[in-house]
Amino acid sequence: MKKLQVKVLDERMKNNLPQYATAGSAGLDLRACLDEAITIEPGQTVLVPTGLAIYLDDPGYAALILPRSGLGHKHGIVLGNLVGLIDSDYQGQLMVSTWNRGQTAFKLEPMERLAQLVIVPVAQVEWAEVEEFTASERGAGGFGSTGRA
Ligand SMILES: O=c1ccn([C@H]2C[C@H](O)[C@@H](COP(=O)(O)OP(=O)(O)OP(=O)(O)O)O2)c(=O)[nH]1
Ligand SMILES: [Mg+2]
Repeated sequence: MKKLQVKVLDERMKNNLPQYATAGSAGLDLRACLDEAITIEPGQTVLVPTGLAIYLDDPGYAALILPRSGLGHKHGIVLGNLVGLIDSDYQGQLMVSTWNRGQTAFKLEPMERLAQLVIVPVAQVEWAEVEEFTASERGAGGFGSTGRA
């Protein structure tokens, strides 16, 4: 497995680094490194620290911060930026933009698992400008052009 450099910025994360919950898990759960519980009102967005900094150090990778399905579906706790994109050269603390898109206030407890981190491969590109593309089966057809059923 690839080794990922991590700095522990909050003592509570020491010996408590995010783990894959099962052998097939894609996400590492990020915790809310809060000193005390906070109440997130409906419609409110709060930037929550995770106590961790990572350094991917390879433009062939990025990390994504994604919501946890249960919090999102049952409690309306999702991300203010919808998806957090962590660049391979970012070395600061991982922050979770936490949006209560629901109708009821949500009490977020210190060290609660809030979101998840997924490491993904990335292809950086350089532009090859052309006047015409070689014809493809789809061409410019989109938005249901292959039919509905
Ligand atoms: O949910 C997030 C999203 C981003 N970041 C950090 C890592 C990322 O590399 C950096 C910049 O993010 P992004 O490029 O998405 O934001 P921007 O608004 O374009 O800022 P910048 O001008 O710094 O690129 O902020 C987080 O900690 N959490
Ligand atoms: Mg940016």
